[in-house]
Amino acid sequence: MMNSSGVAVLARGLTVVRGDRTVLRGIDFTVTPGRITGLLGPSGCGKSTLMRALVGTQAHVTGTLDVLGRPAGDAALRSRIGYVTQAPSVYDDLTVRQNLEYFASVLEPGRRHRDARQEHVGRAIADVDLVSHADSLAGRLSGGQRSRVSLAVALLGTPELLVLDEPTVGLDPVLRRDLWDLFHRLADERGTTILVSSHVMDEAERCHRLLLMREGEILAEDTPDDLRFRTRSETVEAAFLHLVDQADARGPAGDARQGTAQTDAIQENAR
Ligand SMILES: Nc1ncnc2c1ncn2[C@@H]1O[C@H](COP(=O)(O)OP(=O)(O)OP(=O)(O)O)[C@@H](O)[C@H]1O
Repeated sequence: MMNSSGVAVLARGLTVVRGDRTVLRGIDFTVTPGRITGLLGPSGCGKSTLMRALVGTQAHVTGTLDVLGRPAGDAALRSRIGYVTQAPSVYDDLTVRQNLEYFASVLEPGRRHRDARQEHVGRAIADVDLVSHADSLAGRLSGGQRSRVSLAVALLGTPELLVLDEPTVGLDPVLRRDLWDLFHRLADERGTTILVSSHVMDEAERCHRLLLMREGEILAEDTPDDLRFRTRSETVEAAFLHLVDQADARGPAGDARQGTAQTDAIQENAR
């Protein structure tokens, strides 16, 4: 389900305060249903905070934030959203299959759902390409394999919206490509809406749409092609740096030094 304006997520004036910092500063954006939206920006710009607000785990959120036609955090959204944090949430002393069976029994309790649970567990293990490790203890897997178990847990309930916080960090190029292939399959074949964050700009090219973030603000909301075209840039990374420089040139005096440091940080992250 979408909201009345046909978007999966609608944010208007979204503001989040953490401690004494305003981490999200009255931002507006939308997320298109059935597409992959990349949330890109340097470390610390507020990507995880935005995702936490969206899935309803963030305190001190103000403004409008509608998710699948309901206010973010609404109890009815719980089974409709899959959320994978940066820290894999799996039980190390259980096998991959046992982990999934446990989470499946929480999602679909009762004997009458036993066959459906088995089917969903098998499908999730296959989705993340862990069939050959299904009977290995999660604690004995590599970091990348453990994060794929976390992703499999999120896929169990066939979520309409998948929120993935930097899922490809630390993965080798082959696994990264395989994961992106999976995201595209989920969007194309199951109509899943995917919001995926990254601070690696070359991942932008794999997304249908982009939200470029910087210091708690949305710098651009666009497709990779349109972004490159309107900034006359060869890559999304170059487009991003162009927009940062433009924003700094517009910004109040005194922001310039901070802006330069930010650009340095982006270049560092892009390496
Ligand atoms: N509990 C907290 N209290 C106060 N400030 C916080 C808290 N958690 C995070 N922050 C600040 O909020 C800002 C945004 O953090 P957030 O984790 O959302 O950024 P991010 O873009 O996801 O970064 P990364 O890519 O490194 O995960 C950072 O400046 C961070 O220091």
